[in-house]
Parts: sequence; structure tokens; C-alpha cells
Amino acid sequence: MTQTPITITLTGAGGQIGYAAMFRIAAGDMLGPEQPVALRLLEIPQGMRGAEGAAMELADCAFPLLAGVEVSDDPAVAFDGANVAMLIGSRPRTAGMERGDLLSANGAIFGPQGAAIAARAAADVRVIVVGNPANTNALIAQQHADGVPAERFTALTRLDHNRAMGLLAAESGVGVRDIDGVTIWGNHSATQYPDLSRATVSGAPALDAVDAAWARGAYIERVAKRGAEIIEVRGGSSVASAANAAIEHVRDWVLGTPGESWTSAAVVSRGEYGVPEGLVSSFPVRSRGGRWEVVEGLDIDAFSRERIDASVAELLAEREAVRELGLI
Ligand SMILES: NC(=O)c1ccc[n+]([C@@H]2O[C@H](COP(=O)([O-])OP(=O)(O)OC[C@H]3O[C@@H](n4cnc5c(N)ncnc54)[C@H](O)[C@@H]3O)[C@@H](O)[C@H]2O)c1
Ligand SMILES: O=C(O)C[C@H](O)C(=O)O
Repeated sequence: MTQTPITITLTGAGGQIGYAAMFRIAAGDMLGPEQPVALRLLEIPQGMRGAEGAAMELADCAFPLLAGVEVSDDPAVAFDGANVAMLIGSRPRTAGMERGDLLSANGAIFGPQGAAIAARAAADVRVIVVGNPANTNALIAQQHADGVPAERFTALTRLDHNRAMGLLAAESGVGVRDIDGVTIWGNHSATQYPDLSRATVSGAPALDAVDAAWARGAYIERVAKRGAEIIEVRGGSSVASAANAAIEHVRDWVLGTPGESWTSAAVVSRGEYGVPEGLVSSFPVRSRGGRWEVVEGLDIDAFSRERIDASVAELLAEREAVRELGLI
């Protein structure tokens, strides 16, 4: 194990998702069993004891790959030299709220963090925003990160992607290994579009394996509202599945996606599929050479067009709202 450690900054490290993620990262689940990692844990003063306690437990695990842990409430310290920044810290919604209701409460967190990343992080920094509303928070961070290429800012829709795979597998009576070609388009919100147009079940078109009305009705609704379903059943928003998805997002971004398969991630649009440039929107993506590439050239039928446009309209409205709040 002679490799230089990769520095990973986790914000909200005293919170639930941070706690669920950090032990797996330190165990090598994100960057592989040969790659040492150094963790920088960022919290606000009220969250520092939780983060410090988690750091003590990390030490008590004696992970061979863990090259160090630092806890700080200063973004300039926590983002110093960061190769990967996982922006988790922010308030979760509670029952009855939409994620967009968190914009004014959480949006203000991401401008200063974007600026701190620009000032302190490593030249190759990759940023994933988990805190909701994730797409627009990523936009805010990106807009404050002068000098950092826009493509380094992403938001998490891998959890939606995994949910879409899991629910399709259950409906088809197969394992998730037999599912491919699912896409999440748009916003990590109730308007997102889980698209089965090109999905396959055991190599055959998914739309032949399941009822088409289900695929374009109840299925979309269930995937898009799964977060609220979890809140209702657990009494709190998803934690371990969110941490898992964030880990998979970073793993694939750094190490690549397998073969021709794609996954879903919210990336800064360059105008692909008519999504206005600059919005952070979910697309089908592959990772090649450490960069996300939007899978281009897929046919979009009228149904899909309408769903994508509806979610993009919400992203445009969120961008307008944060402009009005003076956050970008
Ligand atoms: N994108 C997704 O798929 C997805 C999935 C699940 C949860 N989430 C979101 O992730 C966020 C975190 O969820 P959680 O369950 O871990 O919440 P939590 O309340 O358990 O933890 C959040 C932590 O963030 C800290 N924090 C707040 N402001 C901060 C700042 N400026 N800098 C650093 N830390 C800060 C808090 O002190 C707290 O410890 C929520 O916004 C939730 O809605 C997103
Ligand atoms: O739904 C939420 O508020 C939490 C998270 O975004 C989720 O999708 O589980």
C-alpha cells in the first residue's frame, strides 16, 4: 500500500448520512481495497461533538486504509487539499414537505462551501451534493467556485436510479443484476422521470416484461415519491441507502462505469437533450477516464419529452428562486 492517500471531505459528518458513509469509505468500499484515504469532517459548531465522536470510532476501527481523520468547523480547513468533496450537511425534510421547501433553509450553506472549495481544494476536486434540494444546491456551489471546471460539480440521483432498478426487478421477478438501461432524468424531486424506454430485464426490453401502463404510471410515481414513502415508514429520511448511493456515485466517477452500461447522475448540462445549459440535471451517464459523459443520441418519444420538460421546468423555477434569494 504505497499510494498517496486521497483526501475526502465529508460535510454534515455529525449527521446520519455522514455517519453511515464514513466507515464504508474508510473500509475501502468507495475507492477500492488498495487506496488509502484521509478524511476531513466538516460540521457546524453544534454538530462538532457528533463528528468528533465518529472520528473516535473511526480510530477504534483501526482501518488499514485510513491515513488520517481531521474534524473542523472551518470550511477553509476541511476543504484544504480535498480531492473529493461530499456535501451532505444540511437539513432533511420532514413529512409533508417537498425537498424544494428546503431551498431557503439550506441554499445559504452551499455558496460559501463552493467558494471554500475553489480556494482550498485540490486541482482535481470532484464534488457531489447530497443535501437537498441537491440539484440546485449543486448549482449554487458551482456558481461560487470560480476557477473550478463546472463538470466537477454533481448532485446525487444515484439513489433514485437504484430505487428504479430495485422496483423494476421486484415487479419483473428477477434480481437487480438482470436489470440494465434505466435512466433518471431531471430533478431529485417528485418531478423526476424514471425512464424505462431503454431498460432491459434479462437482456429483453423492460417494457415487454412489465405492464406498459404500470411503467408509465404507478412505477414513475413510486420511484419519484420513494423518499417520502421512506420518511413515512421510518419516521425519518433515508440514510444508509443515501450513503450507499453517494459512495457508488463517487466510486464510478473515479474508477469508471463497467462496459456500455450507464447509470444516472445530475451533472451540469451542456444543452444535452434540450436541457438548458448550466442547470444541474440528471442524465444517463457513463464515466470514462475520471469524467462523467452524458450518453447522447437516445431517442426521446413524446411521453418522455413531456416528463423531462416538466422536471427541467422545476429546475428552472428553482434557479429563479435562488436568484431572487440572492444565492447565485
Ligand atoms: N440526494 C439524495 O438522494 C438524498 C438522500 C437522502 C438525504 N438527502 C439529504 O441529505 C441531507 C442530510 O441528511 P441527514 O439525514 O444526514 O441529516 P442530519 O440532520 O442527520 O445531518 C445533517 C448534518 O449536517 C450538519 N450541517 C448543517 N449545516 C452544515 C454546514 N453548513 N456545514 C457542515 N455541516 C452542516 C448538521 O449539523 C447535521 O449534523 C438532507 O438535506 C437530506 O434531505 C439527500
Ligand atoms: O426524500 C427526502 O427528503 C430524502 C431523500 O432526498 C430521499 O430521496 O430519500
